[in-house]
Amino acid sequence: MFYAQCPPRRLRAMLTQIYEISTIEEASAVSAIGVDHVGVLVGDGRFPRELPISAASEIAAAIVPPSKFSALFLTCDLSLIASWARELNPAIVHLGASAELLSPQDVASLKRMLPGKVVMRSIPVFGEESVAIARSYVGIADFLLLDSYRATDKQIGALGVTHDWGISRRIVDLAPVPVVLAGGLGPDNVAEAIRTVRPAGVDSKTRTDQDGSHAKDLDRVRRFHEAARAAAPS
Ligand SMILES: O=C(O)c1ccccc1N[C@@H]1O[C@H](COP(=O)(O)O)[C@@H](O)[C@H]1O
Repeated sequence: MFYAQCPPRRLRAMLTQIYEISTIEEASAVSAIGVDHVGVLVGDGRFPRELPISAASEIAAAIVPPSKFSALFLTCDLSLIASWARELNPAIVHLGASAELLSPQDVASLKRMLPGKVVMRSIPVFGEESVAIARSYVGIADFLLLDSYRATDKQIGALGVTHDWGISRRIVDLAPVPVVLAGGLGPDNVAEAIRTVRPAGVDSKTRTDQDGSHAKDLDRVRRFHEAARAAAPS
């Protein structure tokens, strides 16, 4: 259930990650499909749809290994993240606050507060500056997640739109850690995204949701996962 150590830069198969899992039933169904990282949005409700620790903990218990629990925190309050992460003990602590609100130094401090914990940092992909932002996490984050970003948002992601994959490819080429591509990915575009960006993994939220809802469409999740695995470079 946990990463015993920092993940290698290149993983054996294309890694898949699905957000946002919000029920026990979704957690067991998504792990039965074989999704590697089962993502739950955790917080105190300051951001829409954040789940409290009690609910996140029940959902996490329904994740079947080898699927792993990834907890996404949108807050930039390090003490809160550390205390929630200690309580929940997810395999992956995923940090989604905007680059202005959470710096590489903050993430390094958090790593010291959570020794041995695998940390995934969302990187906003919106232009040339994104390459420097990604570079600033080298030696700090264990995974990078490249996601679409809307200027002025306090959080990165969940926009349901793709971004400039050329920039993402450059980040994959420079990063010494596994890079997960996110942002508007679904069953119909994930293979092209993998061919273009060559990430270690792919992530989906909006385009594997049911239409007009944040509940998961399990058929879309299955097709996303299968298309990603089939498109993995050999
Ligand atoms: O998962 C969420 O609910 C969420 C909420 C707020 C910010 C980010 C969030 N999730 C992350 O965004 C990606 C990409 O989303 P999409 O596929 O473009 O809709 C999602 O997979 C999480 O990593």
